[in-house]
Amino acid sequence: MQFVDEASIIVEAGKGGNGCLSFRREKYVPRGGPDGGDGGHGGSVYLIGDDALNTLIDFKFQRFYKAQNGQGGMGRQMSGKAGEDLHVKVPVGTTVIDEDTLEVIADVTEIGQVVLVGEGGRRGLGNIHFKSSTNRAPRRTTPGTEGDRRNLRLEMKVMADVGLLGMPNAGKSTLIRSVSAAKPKVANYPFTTLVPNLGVVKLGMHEHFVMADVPGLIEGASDGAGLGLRFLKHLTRTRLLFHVVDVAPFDESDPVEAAKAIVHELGQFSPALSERPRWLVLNKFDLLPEDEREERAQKIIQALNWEGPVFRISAISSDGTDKLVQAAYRWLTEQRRLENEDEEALAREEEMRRRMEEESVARTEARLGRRRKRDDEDDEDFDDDDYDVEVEYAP
Ligand SMILES: Nc1nc2c(ncn2[C@@H]2O[C@H](COP(=O)(O)OP(=O)(O)OP(=O)(O)O)[C@@H](O)[C@H]2O)c(=O)[nH]1
Repeated sequence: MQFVDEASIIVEAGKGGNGCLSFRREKYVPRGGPDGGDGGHGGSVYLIGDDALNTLIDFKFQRFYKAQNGQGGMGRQMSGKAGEDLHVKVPVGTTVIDEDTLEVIADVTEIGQVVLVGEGGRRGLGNIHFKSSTNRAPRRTTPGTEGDRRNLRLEMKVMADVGLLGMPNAGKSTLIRSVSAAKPKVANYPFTTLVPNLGVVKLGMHEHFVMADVPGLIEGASDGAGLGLRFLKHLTRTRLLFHVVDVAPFDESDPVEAAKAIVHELGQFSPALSERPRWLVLNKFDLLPEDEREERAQKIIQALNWEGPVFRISAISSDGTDKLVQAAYRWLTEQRRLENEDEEALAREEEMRRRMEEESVARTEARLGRRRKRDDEDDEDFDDDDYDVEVEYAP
């Protein structure tokens, strides 16, 4: 069972700086030679795997990524500065596809993995390169070339952090709709009638988590008869469950019984899952007169012997939902931190960092090597018979 999140972005590498046309001008040197320097290479765009991200939601808010242009060459044989490369963080698990050719460019599977997606333009050459025995005052330069521009599609499988439990009609879909900023589509899912509902809850620039509604729990799930089993299997991977209870069912059925049925069903299916942290989310408070609300809440809490966190919300008007998602985000963050403190997790992390450092050194060396090679090629390109190249240095 997979949820697929996707986003389309445009990456544009920097343009190479133009070569400069210039001649030496100095007192007492009436006809100075050419001294126009080269432009700098344009910056390239790289994607880099990052485990702090778990969805592509940020790319829905920012679609355009551009690396810096190279600076133009200058007189006195001064080269322009190379444009800075741009490193764009993407979640580990992202597949990168060229939207025009549909070619899969890369699968980002590791933290720190770097993928070149837009190569910077080449620098232009200044007129110092074009001096020859027949032309002592060349006016020739070359322009920098354009950087790559590409339309990319990013895709990734999404794991839900929070799963919603509850009777049909409890308001699970409404809750997801009211708190989510984006809804990844569900792919490769055979049971189209019972498609899990998924939303990305966004709290800040890089703060978000994924919430999934898992329909079909109650229909014989614990017997493994229904499809419920599959859904519940998905829930076993979430870290936190919200048990959504309709406090005022329209058919006047007993909310306590409904809540107990869910707890029972869950216990039957998997004792381990029923020990998963679970919060009670009492929904549809707007349907109760104010003076009855607390009494109803207490009744449900006591009947369930509930000792965990309780939230009172109205999914439809979003009352209380902010508080709920903020608390969930804090809890998930704290949970990740605690997991990181775990010794084994720490050792794995350490190993990962060591590998990242090694890779980073290797990458830097490879990049420098590549840059040097490009420079050499540029020089070779113009080192032909037409030009007897002589580089003259200013005194
Ligand atoms: N008044 C009120 N109605 C709500 C609230 N939340 C949900 N509803 C309504 O309750 C009905 C059921 O809501 P859904 O969100 O579809 O419930 P669900 O739990 O996703 O139901 P299933 O998809 O059947 O599992 C809809 O008509 C919603 O408009 C609420 O806070 N207040």
